[in-house]
Amino acid sequence: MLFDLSKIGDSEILIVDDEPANILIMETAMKDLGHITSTTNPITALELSRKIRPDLILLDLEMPEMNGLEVCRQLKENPETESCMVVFVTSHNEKELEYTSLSYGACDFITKPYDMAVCRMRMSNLLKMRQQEKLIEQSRRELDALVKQVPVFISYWDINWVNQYSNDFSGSWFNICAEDMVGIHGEELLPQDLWQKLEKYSVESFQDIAQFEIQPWIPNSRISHMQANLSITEEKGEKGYLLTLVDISSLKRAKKELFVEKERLRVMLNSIGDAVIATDTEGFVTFINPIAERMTGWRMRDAMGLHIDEVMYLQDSTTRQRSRNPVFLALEEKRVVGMAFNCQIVSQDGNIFRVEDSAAPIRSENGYIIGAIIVFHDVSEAIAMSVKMSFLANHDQLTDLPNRVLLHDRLTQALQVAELAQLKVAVLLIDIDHFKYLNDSLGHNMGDTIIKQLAAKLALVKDPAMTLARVGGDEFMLVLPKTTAEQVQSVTSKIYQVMHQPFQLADQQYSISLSIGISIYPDDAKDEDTLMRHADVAMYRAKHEGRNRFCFFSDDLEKQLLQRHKIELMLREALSREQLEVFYQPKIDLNTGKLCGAEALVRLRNHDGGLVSPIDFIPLAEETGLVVELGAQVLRQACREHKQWREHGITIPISVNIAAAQFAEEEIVESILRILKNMAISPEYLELEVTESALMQDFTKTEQILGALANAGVSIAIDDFGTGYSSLAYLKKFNVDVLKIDQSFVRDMLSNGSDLDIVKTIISLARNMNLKLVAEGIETQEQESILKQLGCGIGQGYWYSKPLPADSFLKFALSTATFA
Ligand SMILES: Nc1nc2c(ncn2[C@@H]2O[C@@H]3COP(=O)(O)O[C@H]4[C@@H](O)[C@H](n5cnc6c(=O)[nH]c(N)nc65)O[C@@H]4COP(=O)(O)O[C@H]3[C@H]2O)c(=O)[nH]1
Repeated sequence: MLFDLSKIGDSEILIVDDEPANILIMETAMKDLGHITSTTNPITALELSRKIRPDLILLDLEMPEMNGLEVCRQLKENPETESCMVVFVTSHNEKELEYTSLSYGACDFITKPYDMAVCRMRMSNLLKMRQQEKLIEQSRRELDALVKQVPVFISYWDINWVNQYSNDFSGSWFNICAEDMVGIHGEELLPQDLWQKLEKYSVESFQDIAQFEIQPWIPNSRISHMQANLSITEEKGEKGYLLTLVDISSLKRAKKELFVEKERLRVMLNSIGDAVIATDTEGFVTFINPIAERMTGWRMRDAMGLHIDEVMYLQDSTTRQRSRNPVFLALEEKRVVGMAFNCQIVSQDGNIFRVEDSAAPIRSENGYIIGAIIVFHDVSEAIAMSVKMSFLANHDQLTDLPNRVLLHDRLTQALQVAELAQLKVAVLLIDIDHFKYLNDSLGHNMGDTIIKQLAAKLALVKDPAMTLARVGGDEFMLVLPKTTAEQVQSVTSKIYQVMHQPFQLADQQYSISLSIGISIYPDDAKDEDTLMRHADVAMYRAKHEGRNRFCFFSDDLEKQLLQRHKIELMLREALSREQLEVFYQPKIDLNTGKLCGAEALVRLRNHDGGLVSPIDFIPLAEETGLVVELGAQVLRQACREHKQWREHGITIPISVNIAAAQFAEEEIVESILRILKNMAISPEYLELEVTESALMQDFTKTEQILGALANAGVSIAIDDFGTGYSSLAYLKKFNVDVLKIDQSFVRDMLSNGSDLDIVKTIISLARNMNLKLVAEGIETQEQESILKQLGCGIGQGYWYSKPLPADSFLKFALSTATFA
């Protein structure tokens, strides 16, 4: 340690006397003043002095081998021992001898006999002085070393600024070493800008210390910044200057770098999209960036020093319970921690933000925790978006009802519960009757409105435990978990009740009907797929049975459906290969008995060579839209056959059935007339048979089509007349030429009076309106006679012939040989 007195140690005392008794007396007198060594031999005394370097030597003047003066001389001559204090001891008391002794460099003189107390005190004082001297010497050496070591330029200058001393022994400050600096003027030695500042100070101008910073230019030096300290010194009445210079270049550089770093950090923290709050180790806020200001509602100036719990109110978004700030966990566990899931922050002004992110401890360069930082960001929008996405993924956009995905989930769950608890689950597949027609005729916007209104109506029927989903364009599915037959019945009837209320579309009201297929777990199916498929089967049954009704599933139903499917495949195949067959049934003039026409009736041949009845595939062709292509193929084939018959001289009109869907076709008129033209058949030879219900579907369009066909010369017959609307209005409106009395009336007119009445009415109606009449299904002569009597012009039925293949029909026609 610097200036440490303990290093000086105990005083060393050497007693030299040829008389051992004197040595003993001296030792007693010097006791405790230091460490005592003694000898009777002066030569040994010199050796001991070199070795132990005594602080004090009590030296006898008269000794036989070498007198004390000589010993003293040799001690003083030797640099190793010259600093030892010598005190002569003698029995002589002459002044002359005392002078001589002192002139040899001794510092005191003791005469015998000794006054022990005085002697001890004098030696004690001498030893104290010696200790002080040694201390000063040591301090001087240490100070010197210190001055040489400090990285500060220390210099003394006289009143005229001439250098007296500096500690720059290596010349690292001004490229000149301390020794060479002495005597040089400050102006010459020091950098110009430093000197310009220094010369303003004079000894009189300031009392204290002057301090200033400069940026000197020193050739070949890395020193860019200095701090100068100037004070006045005074030694022996002469004033001068003490100038110290501290190299603060690296400090300045570090400060600048720190500033740049801080600024970069500040800009970064202020411009990032995340909120950042820093705290000390106790959780008191030390920094808060603008995003955090916005989310907490606290301004930086107000938040500084406040506890983070006051500034940042965190809570669980579900329970609204206050959440612990992760800053504390980060501080306690000294690690990065994530924010609790489901966390939200409530700002000072009551705004709520869903947040996520993490907190981390801040460490000093030694690794000690000095605070924590929490970084978080607003995920409210992301969460809202994901909720929306999940809603969109599970719901139908038009109605907001669950879609197939969610339905599957709910139904699976319902079936699992039902299996465990041995309960029933009902699935109702609800389909709008004639929706395709409504959608096409009213427009898709209206179609959407119908769907939405129906969704709203059905929602009224369901209870919260049920799931109502939209599973297709006009199809809804209602799942009744934990249900009973009674509940199914009641829900179904409620559905039909709400359907009594008409739908409001624009300014008009429409009545819409539904067909519902019902399948029940576990009675009808044990798994979800089959359950849904069976509801579908039941729904088709409801459609088939006339729509606007519900049907429960049965095995029989499924078989029918499979058969339907098989027929559909056959029909598609036959259409694609143009393999449909057309049979012809003769029409007979009842007055003359002559052949007067033929009805073309389509036939589908199955893979076994048998024929499939049109009753089984025409409705299916209508539902699937295949009837359009079917109609075209039948017409083309009938025209081809008609052409052949003509070549054999048979020129009778031919009737072809036309389905409702064909009226919806673009350019139906053009396409019919094109076929006639291509086959070179005059339109008068074509009669189109249309059912009453087909005419009713789009009044205006049908009127236009039939008008155009009539203008071209094509006749129109109303098929199955009497079974439908049988309205005079449409008979007038449309250009109808022929009425065909439905075969059910013909069959029963002999046994059923009312059927006979209907036949009579139709006949008189036709007569009044000047329409031709054809009676269908004549199987007996009686039927023929009655119809003839009543005035029906034309007959058709097995009585004359069943429908025949083209070549058979030709033979039939040729064999009868007479035509009307
Ligand atoms: N019991 C009985 N039946 C008789 C008698 N005379 C005729 N029939 C049957 O009555 C149906 C008359 O045809 P439709 O009323 O137009 O009824 C047709 C018609 O609506 C439809 N159809 C047939 N061919 C076509 C076609 O090419 N296009 C369209 N759209 N429908 C067709 O299929 C229906 C059924 O046709 P088919 O099975 O050929 O049945 C024919 C015919 O075979 C009889 O004396 N007794």
